Amino acid sequence: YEKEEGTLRELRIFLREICAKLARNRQFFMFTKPVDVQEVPDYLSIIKQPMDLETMMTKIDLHRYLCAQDFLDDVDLLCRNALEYNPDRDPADKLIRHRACSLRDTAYTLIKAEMDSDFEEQCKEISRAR
Ligand SMILES: COC(=O)N1C[C@@H]2C[C@@H]3O[C@]2(Cc2nccnc23)C1
Repeated sequence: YEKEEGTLRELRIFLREICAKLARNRQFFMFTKPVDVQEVPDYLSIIKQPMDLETMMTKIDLHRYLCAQDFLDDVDLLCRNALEYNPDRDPADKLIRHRACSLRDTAYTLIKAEMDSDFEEQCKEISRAR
C-alpha cells in the first residue's frame, strides 16, 4: 500500500546517491560503463552476466532493487566478473582486481554506515511479500 511505495521510493533515492558516489570515484572509472566488447571480443565468452555502475543506475530507475542487498548483489557480481576476467599476475590485472575489491568494500561500508538497519528490514519484508 502507499506506505510501502514511500519506503521503496526512499530506497531508490538512497541507492542513486550511493551509485553516483561510486561512479564519481576516479579509482573506479573502469567500472562505470559496460566493458566494450568491440575492444575486448572474448569478454562475453568468459563473463556470462556483465555488470557495471551505469547499468546499476538504470536498474534503480526500473525498480529492479527492492532492498539494499539486491543492489549489493550486483556490486558482488561486478567484482566477481573483474576477478574472473583479469586473473593474471601482470600489473594491469592486479590493479583491476584491487580496484574491484576496493569498490565492493566501499559500497558495503557506505551502505552499512548510511542505512538504518530496520529500514533494510522493512524493504526485505516488502520484497518477501511481493
Ligand atoms: C571491468 O573492466 C574489465 O574487466 N576490463 C577487462 C578488459 C581488459 C582490458 O581492460 C578491460 C578493457 C580493455 N580494453 C581494451 C584492452 N584491454 C582491456 C577492462
